[in-house]
Order: sequence, then structure tokens, then C-alpha cells
Amino acid sequence: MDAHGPLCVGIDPHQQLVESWGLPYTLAGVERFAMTCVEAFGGQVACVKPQSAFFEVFGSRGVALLERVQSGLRQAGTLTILDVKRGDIGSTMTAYAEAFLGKDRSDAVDAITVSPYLGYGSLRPALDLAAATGRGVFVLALTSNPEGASVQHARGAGGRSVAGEVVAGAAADNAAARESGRLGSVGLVVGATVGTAVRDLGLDLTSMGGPLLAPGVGAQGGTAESLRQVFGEALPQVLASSSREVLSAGPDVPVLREAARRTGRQMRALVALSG
Ligand SMILES: O=C(O)c1cc(=O)[nH]c(=O)n1[C@@H]1O[C@H](COP(=O)(O)O)[C@@H](O)[C@H]1O
Repeated sequence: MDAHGPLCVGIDPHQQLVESWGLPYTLAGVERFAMTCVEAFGGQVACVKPQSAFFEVFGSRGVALLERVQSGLRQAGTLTILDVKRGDIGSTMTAYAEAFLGKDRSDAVDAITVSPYLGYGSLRPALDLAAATGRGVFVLALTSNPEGASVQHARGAGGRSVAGEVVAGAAADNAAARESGRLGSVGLVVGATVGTAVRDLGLDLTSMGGPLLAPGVGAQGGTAESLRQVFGEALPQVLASSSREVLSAGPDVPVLREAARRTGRQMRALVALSG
């Protein structure tokens, strides 16, 4: 984030986008799309986030392609967040954690997205394995889609919102890192489109002590101004995430790369202004 600006570019090869690059929506077309992204973004941005769904849709050959994308980014020295949004009971979560974060996985990613709606504590195997292997997780807290609020703003018996429970869980897990002045390995997903929800729900994102992945920049309407409104003082922890808006600059590699760099510079300027 310091070197390139706090931007994560998503690799989301969905049909219209692939076709808008003049490519067929086939495994070969998606491979060309994704490897062009690796060439354009590797070494140029803070982080890249492949969306697993767009690879899984092609079955095992799509998953093999996803692994090649991950290894291409690793060779370029670029951090990856695999967007898989896993979440299950503890025993199953242990297997998911090993599948994506295990130390013997040659294709392991730097972080994954996880879903806390079976209870924050059900994520324990992934939280612990990420910490043990020097990786991270991003836990959904306030998602960018309008339907998220009906679950995430709901309050439990103690009066705390579901999102508040997630923030409290992450803060506890990041406590040791926070005391030593580092960001912890448990990040949160808070959409760039959630308006005043952080304030309305009384969430303390600054003391949470981990990175904040903010999807929804660009195609879903999130802007630098909305990031300022959503995050306020927590802005220095924010890793803004954009997929379609940057990707629509393709397929020309220099143009695509410049679109990512430009958005990265905008995000850096936003944080500098807020400081
Ligand atoms: O975890 C995510 O990245 C995520 C969480 C969320 O709340 N909203 C959200 O849009 N995302 C993902 O971020 C990407 C957004 O893509 P664009 O809207 O094209 O920038 C998609 O891959 C979504 O699955």
C-alpha cells in the first residue's frame, strides 16, 4: 500500500467484460483475459484479488487456470487476496483453511475472504492458520450490496449489531499486533457504498487494528468521496478495491496498467489529504 497506493485490483472475468475485450467467453478467452491482467498488474499495484467464482464456472480447468494466475502474481511479487467468501462449521472450516492457507500449499494465496454468518468463532481454524502461516483473512462486516444491511445491521440481545460482533471479534484477534504497532492478520470487508453505516452502528474501525478491504469502488458507485464518508479516520487502513472499472480499460496492457496506476494514485492522494 505504501509503495503503490492503497488499491487492490479485482480480476473478475465475467462474460460481458471478456467479450468487450473482443475475446470469446470460453476457457481460452478467460485465460487470455486473466493472463493479460497478470501481465498488466503484476508488480504495479498493492494487491490483486481474483474472484474465484469466475474461474470455478469453468470447472476443474477453470480452477487450474486460477492457480496459474495466482502463481504468476506471486512470481511478480504481488500480494493476492483470493475472493472465495468461505464460512462453515469448525470441522469443515479447518479443511477450507488448509485448502487455501495451508503452509504446504504451493499455490497458497496471501489472504482469502471469509463469511462470518455461521458465527465469527466458526472461522477460528482460518483465523489461526492465517496467523500461523503469515497470511490474512478478510471477514465480511458491511458488504457493498444493498441486501447486506438486513443481516449486518440487525442487533442481537445485547444490543450489538451483527457487524459490531464481527468488528469486536477482529479487534480481539488483532490485539497483539496492534500493541506492537502493526496491522493484524484479520482484515474486514467494508464496502465503499455503505454510506453512514459505520457511524450509525457505532463501529470503531480504527481500533480494530487490521486492514479494511473496501470493494464497490467504480462500477457499484463508490468514489473517493464516498470512501472518505464511510471511513473517516480509519482511511489509512483502507485498501480500496475495484474490478470492472479498471478492467474496462483493457485489453491493451499499457492502458490497463495506467488505469490501475491512476486509480492507485487517486487512493493515495485521498489518504494523504485525510492525514
Ligand atoms: O469480498 C469482496 O471483495 C466483495 C465484498 C462486497 O461486499 N462486495 C463486493 O462487490 N465484493 C467483490 O468485489 C468485486 C466487485 O467488483 P466491481 O463491482 O466490478 O468492482 C466482486 O468480485 C465482488 O464479489
